Parts: sequence; C-alpha cells; structure tokens
Amino acid sequence: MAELTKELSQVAPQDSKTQHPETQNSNDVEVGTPTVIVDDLHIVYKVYGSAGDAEKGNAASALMRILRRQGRPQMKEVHAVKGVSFVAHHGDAIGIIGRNGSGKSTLLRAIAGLLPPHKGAVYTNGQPSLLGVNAALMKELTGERNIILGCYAMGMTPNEVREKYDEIVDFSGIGDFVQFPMSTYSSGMGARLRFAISSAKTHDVLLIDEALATGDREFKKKSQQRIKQMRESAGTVFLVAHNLDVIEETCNRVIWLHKGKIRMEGDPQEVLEAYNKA
Ligand SMILES: Nc1ncnc2c1ncn2[C@@H]1O[C@H](COP(=O)(O)OP(=O)(O)OP(=O)(O)O)[C@@H](O)[C@H]1O
Repeated sequence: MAELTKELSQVAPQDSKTQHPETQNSNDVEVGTPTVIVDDLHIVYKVYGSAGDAEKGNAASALMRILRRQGRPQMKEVHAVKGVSFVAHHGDAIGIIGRNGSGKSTLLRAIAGLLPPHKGAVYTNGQPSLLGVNAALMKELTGERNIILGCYAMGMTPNEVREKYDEIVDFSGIGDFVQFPMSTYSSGMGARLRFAISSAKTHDVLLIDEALATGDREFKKKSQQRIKQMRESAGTVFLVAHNLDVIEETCNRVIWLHKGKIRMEGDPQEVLEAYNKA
C-alpha cells in the first residue's frame, strides 16, 4: 500500500475518485512511468428484474404492478469487480484472462472511465481509449466516412487524417469495400477496419477487448505486430482475449481474474500455465 501511495503521487495528485486527466503526450512519458493505478476497485451493476417467479415479465404483470403502484420491479446487485488493485507502467502490454463472467470487460470499461467505481479508484496518466469489437462507428455510412469520423473522434486533425487515410485502408485490407456502407461488411471486415482506425493513433492507454478474435489468421498476425509497435511507441496496452496464444505472444504481463478478484498476476508463461492447469 505504501508503494501504491508513492506511485499515486507521481500519477494523479487530485482527490476525486476516477481521474482521466488530459496530460502530456505519451511520447513524452518515459518507459516505466506508472500510467494506470487501480486501487481497491469495486464495480457493482444494479439490475432491475421481475419481483418474483410468479411475476415473470409479461404485459399483465407489468400492468398489475402499475395499478398496485409498486413502481420499479425488484433491484438486484451484481458485484462484478471485487477489490482489484494493480499498477500498470508505460511500455506494458497487459493481458487480462479469466473464465466467462469473471469481470474482464467490466474492468476494462472501468479503466476507460465508462463505469463509476462503487468503491476504490482508477487513476490514469493520459487518455484511455477503448477499442472494442463493438466500438461505435455508423453502419449506414461508408468505410471512408467512418475512417474520417473515427479519426476525428480520436482527436486527430484534418491533416493527420489525410496523412493516415491510405495507411488505414491498406492495413484493414478491405480494398474497394471502403466505398460501401459498413452494413455490407462481414463481421471480420468490420472488426479489421475498427482495429485499423483505432491503431492509427498513438494512444496513451489503449484498451482492447477481444478485438483480435474476429480477424483471419493473417490479420491476427498483422494486428499482433501492430500492438507490439504500439507498446514500443505508445503508452500502455490492455488486452482482453480468450485466445491465450495471442496473450502469450503479445503481452509482457498477465492478470488472471476469477469471480471479480485477481487470482494471479505476473509473467505470462507462469500465469498461463497455472490458468491452464486450473
Ligand atoms: N451491463 C451489465 N449489467 C448487469 N450485469 C452485468 C453487466 N455487464 C456484465 N455484468 C455481469 O458482471 C459480471 C462480469 O461480467 P463481464 O462481462 O465483465 O465478464 P467477462 O469476464 O468479460 O466475461 P466474458 O468472458 O463472457 O466476456 C457477470 O456476472 C455479468 O453477468
């Protein structure tokens, strides 16, 4: 904890709970500087469900609840992340593994600042960007329009977009489809374009959720190569993937989540070996 407090003072002097300060460009930050500090983080979802088995959601029971002025149906809490703490450094590529429902995506979204902590805090040095397979681009627009939109959304200038445009199209491998609406793309093509757009910028903290799962073998190889480059030139990369080979080849550290808690953390080979035996 003393070590955590010391590192905190280097990252975020503010008191408030979740900090995502606009700080210096990641290129100015030295490798090894703390970029993300997760301190005793708890995330709780509130889920509104039906009041009981006898009142399973149908129109009649909903109407009865309104007539009886029962208001909202019963609320349930899902404690998805339970007291997670770790420090990530500039230059780290951290793989997050765990069974379905262990809290991987929740942790990533909390680091991105999309979920408020129930308890604890996330401190980041730089702007975290979440690259998910469902990242919001507009399906009815062409690939070309989406590239421009996506780049602007990441804060790039018109000049930077012009400079990067051809590279993004080449990297995605979608060819002439760039002129067609994204609704005509296969899921793999869409994922490739999203990855190409998101990785065109140097990110302070890049969060990738299963983004590599949908591409074909050749694209996976290319994207792993690019993550390695981003690790060198950018800040910190977090990668959630069920494909353990991708984690082993890409990451220098692995966090194993189990039922919302860290079960093990450290060298990829050691953690993956223990995970495979469990
Ligand atoms: N929006 C939500 N509302 C309520 N509960 C949620 C929500 N999202 C996730 N959960 C619950 O939180 C827990 C952790 O889910 P999460 O998606 O973070 O796990 P995961 O490890 O990413 O799973 P997977 O490998 O299946 O993607 C699960 O119990 C899940 O049911």
